[in-house]
Amino acid sequence: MARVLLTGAAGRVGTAILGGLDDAHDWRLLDRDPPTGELTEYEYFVADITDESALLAAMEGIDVVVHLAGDPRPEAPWDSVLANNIDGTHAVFEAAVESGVEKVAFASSNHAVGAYELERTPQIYRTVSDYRLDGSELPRPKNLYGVSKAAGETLGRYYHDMYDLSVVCVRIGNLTKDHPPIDYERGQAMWLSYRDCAHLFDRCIRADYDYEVVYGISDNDRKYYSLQPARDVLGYDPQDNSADHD
Ligand SMILES: NC(=O)C1=CN([C@@H]2O[C@H](COP(=O)(O)OP(=O)(O)OC[C@H]3O[C@@H](n4cnc5c(N)ncnc54)[C@H](O)[C@@H]3O)[C@@H](O)[C@H]2O)C=CC1
Ligand SMILES: O=C1O[C@H](COP(=O)(O)O)[C@@H](O)[C@H](O)[C@H]1O
Repeated sequence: MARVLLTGAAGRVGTAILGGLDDAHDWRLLDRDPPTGELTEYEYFVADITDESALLAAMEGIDVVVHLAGDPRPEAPWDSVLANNIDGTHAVFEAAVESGVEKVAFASSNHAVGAYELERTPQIYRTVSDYRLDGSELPRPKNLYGVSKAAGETLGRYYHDMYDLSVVCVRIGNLTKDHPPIDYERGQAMWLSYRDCAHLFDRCIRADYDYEVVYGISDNDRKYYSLQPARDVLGYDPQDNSADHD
């Protein structure tokens, strides 16, 4: 059983992961918000991810860090993404290396590559299109939030190349509970179900890799992201499809 630190555990992605993988790993949680409800049952650090000494304490004895904490708003202003997403992610990677952590799974976003959608839309959201991004393309953000996610991916590359940390950056699509976004073609193409989200991060915790960028969506009929790298590298085997909810 891996000892896993989950940052940003109190949020939506953290809820999906813990909901599916509660018993699968030995969890330690970290969030700047205090625990409520079921989260009170876990070992829990209330801290900001820019607090280096708190991170070192939280990573003691940890094998894998799943790093979710950050400002998730596509419209977030620069001062927030600079502090929470860039400084915070830098602090997490730095503490991971100092603590002897083996792997970090970083919650990147579709917004790291949002500007690819300035062309070929709305056709790429439809099943007639076989256009796919696969993670080998350069980042192309359409907002400062996306810039911060591209910066996090580059920090991951640096900490892998210079410190041999295993890093996987998951460009998460659009996580929604129970069903895909309604009346939103793009959201249906990017849908990630709670079940597939938990499974995907389970694979990030268990698989062996060097540095990888993968897309985190369900196996939707509509898609413009390739699932092949996540299947090949991580053994991701998604079960859900937004088309089943039409
Ligand atoms: N929900 C989605 O569909 C997607 C999410 N993501 C990324 O996944 C991660 C988690 O997103 P959500 O769970 O949706 O967001 P959320 O806002 O529900 O959860 C984020 C959690 O991180 C904590 N947090 C934020 N800044 C912090 C800091 N400086 N120090 C400590 N804790 C901090 C918050 O208190 C919150 O509990 C984010 O990095 C987001 O950018 C990426 C793509 C899609
Ligand atoms: O990165 C994120 O993306 C999802 C999807 O947003 P959209 O604007 O591409 O539809 C968003 O719900 C989430 O808050 C954000 O962190």
